Amino acid sequence: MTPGARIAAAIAVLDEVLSGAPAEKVLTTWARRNRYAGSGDRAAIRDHVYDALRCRRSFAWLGGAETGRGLMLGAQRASGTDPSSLFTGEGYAPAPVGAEEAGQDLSNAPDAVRLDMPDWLMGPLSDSLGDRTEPALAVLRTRAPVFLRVNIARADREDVRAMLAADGIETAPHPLADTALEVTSNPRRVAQSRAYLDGLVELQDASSQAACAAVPLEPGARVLDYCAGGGGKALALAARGARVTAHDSDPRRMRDLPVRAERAGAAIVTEETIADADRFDVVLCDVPCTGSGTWRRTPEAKWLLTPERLDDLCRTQAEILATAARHVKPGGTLVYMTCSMLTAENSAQIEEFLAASKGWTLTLSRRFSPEDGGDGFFVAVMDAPST
Ligand SMILES: C[S@@+](CC[C@H](N)C(=O)[O-])C[C@H]1O[C@@H](n2cnc3c(N)ncnc32)[C@H](O)[C@@H]1O
Repeated sequence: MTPGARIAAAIAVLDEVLSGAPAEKVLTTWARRNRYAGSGDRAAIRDHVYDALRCRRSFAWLGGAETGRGLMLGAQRASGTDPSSLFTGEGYAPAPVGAEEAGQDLSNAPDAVRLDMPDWLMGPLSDSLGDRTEPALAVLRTRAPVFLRVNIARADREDVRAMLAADGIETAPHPLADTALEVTSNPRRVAQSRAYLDGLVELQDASSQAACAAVPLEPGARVLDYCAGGGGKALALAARGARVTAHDSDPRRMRDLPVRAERAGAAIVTEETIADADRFDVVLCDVPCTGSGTWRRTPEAKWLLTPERLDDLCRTQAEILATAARHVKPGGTLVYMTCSMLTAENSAQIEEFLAASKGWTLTLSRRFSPEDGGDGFFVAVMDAPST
């Protein structure tokens, strides 16, 4: 496909996404209906679509309309390209640019447009991020790096780098965590690489790895991962020698965990219900959240979030903390994590829990910003009273 034809395809996909269809589904259907498109075309169209969803408001401003065509016109202007070189109307390229499609200069745009956020979120975000709001949100407008977690139970980071390099995948150690590698070439080859198939690496964001590394663990500690989902955190803690029980209120979300655990050589037990009397050395609550720290990867989510949904999530987070805390043994540890940048989901939850729970002490509270290289993330560690 020509560059113009790829843009025309992205416009068609974006129009469906803007009318409410999930981007992944529309991209898959598009690929099925257009078998002539090769993997390079599909990847390029996907990149156009996700770039446009990340920068939806600024591209619409520059492109003169919040439509697939407006977004793609805006994308060209944002990258300093005159769209008329690609919008030619020739072959499968989009129709030439009309006089009414001039768009507007971004320097006159409101902050929420320039930074690609819904208006209502600018207040909560600047309350949370203070003078780092603009740089953090600027990072969310860019593509996310791909990170791997080295399974330190079975391999050394440098040996794994060499193995990946032998499969044509270049990586660089990342300062956020001793286990983290940033993939700098051929990320699409990871799932077929020997290191991955042998369980020596897993895909996991670097902030998430750093948060897992901050969990205090005695050798052989019994850990309950109360919101285990696909098991990313459970696997990271098992690699550090923890004996992990994985639980989730929706057990279907743990479906892939046994296979991932087997590949990593980790003994993780999954439990649909945790007995009232069961107590653990460490209980981890990686709670459902807005995911605002991960919006580089899931840009559709930032446009779908509403104040009501945020309130619902905060209520669920408080309930989970209160319930999970009952499974911490006396003197044990409760860990709370989110991939959010919002105070309401982070330190405010911890303050509320500590105010309502006698004898608990906060031993660590750490925020990670997208400016650090990984996702926006939060971890808090609390010690239970010893009696
Ligand atoms: C952020 S995701 C977990 C991601 C996972 N820990 C990982 O590292 O891959 C949150 C999980 O919490 C689960 N969840 C939601 N409400 C819950 C509840 N009341 N109790 C336990 N788990 C819950 C969701 O089903 C979801 O899988």
